[in-house]
Amino acid sequence: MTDPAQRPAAQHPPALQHPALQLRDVWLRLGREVILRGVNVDMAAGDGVTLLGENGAGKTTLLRLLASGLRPTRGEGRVMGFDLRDSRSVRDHIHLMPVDGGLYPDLTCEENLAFALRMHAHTGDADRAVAGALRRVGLEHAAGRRARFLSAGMRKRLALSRAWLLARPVTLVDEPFANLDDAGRALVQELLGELRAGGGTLVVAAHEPELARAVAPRALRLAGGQLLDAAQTVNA
Ligand SMILES: Nc1ncnc2c1ncn2[C@@H]1O[C@H](COP(=O)(O)OP(=O)(O)OP(=O)(O)O)[C@@H](O)[C@H]1O
Repeated sequence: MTDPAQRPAAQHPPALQHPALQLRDVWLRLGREVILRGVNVDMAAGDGVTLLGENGAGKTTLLRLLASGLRPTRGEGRVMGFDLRDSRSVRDHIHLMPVDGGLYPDLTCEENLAFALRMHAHTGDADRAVAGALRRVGLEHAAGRRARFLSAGMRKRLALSRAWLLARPVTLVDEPFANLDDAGRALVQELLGELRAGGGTLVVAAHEPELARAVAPRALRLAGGQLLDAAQTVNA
């Protein structure tokens, strides 16, 4: 276990008057395709949600919209009380771990993490925090290696360590279990579990509901552009 003091403290507002995530009648058209059709959802701070749905159902698109990377065609949304249109405030409170990791390929592992900390105006011993995060995911030996030379599983571990290090109030993760061995999948569960234990809200898009359930027990399913409660559903 890493000394928690090596990780920047999560910056969660103490008393929330509003849900961590909220969407109201959100529609999204991309090109000719309507991907989201009147999505409504409320997630309280500290919720853990598994987002299910077939290939192409719109899970990645919904995560991008929540991270203010896409604007709703119609409808409204809020992240930690901030309107989705206020991208700057939303991005201060949310971290999206995309399916490919979203790393800078020409930066080394430690540079990728240090840069992420700088972007979030981290104060404190960044070198120590970065070293602790790399150790936490077993990448200390690759600290100086460029991200482009990592294996797919190592990239996933690096992206995971970044999400854990940043510990935003809301963390969105897209297929975190893909490309990982058994130990890697257990590590994903552990680190995402720690984010939630620290009060963070978690949304996990996954095709492995049995793995995601451990850290994100509330299941929602995207189908036909709508988001439905899938509490009883076990298939991705
Ligand atoms: N930039 C884009 N322009 C037009 N259509 C897009 C764009 N990005 C995604 N789509 C379409 O949106 C739909 C939803 O894609 P998305 O990647 O969100 O699905 P997903 O549920 O994450 O799928 P998977 O499980 O395969 O990862 C797909 O039909 C895809 O072709």
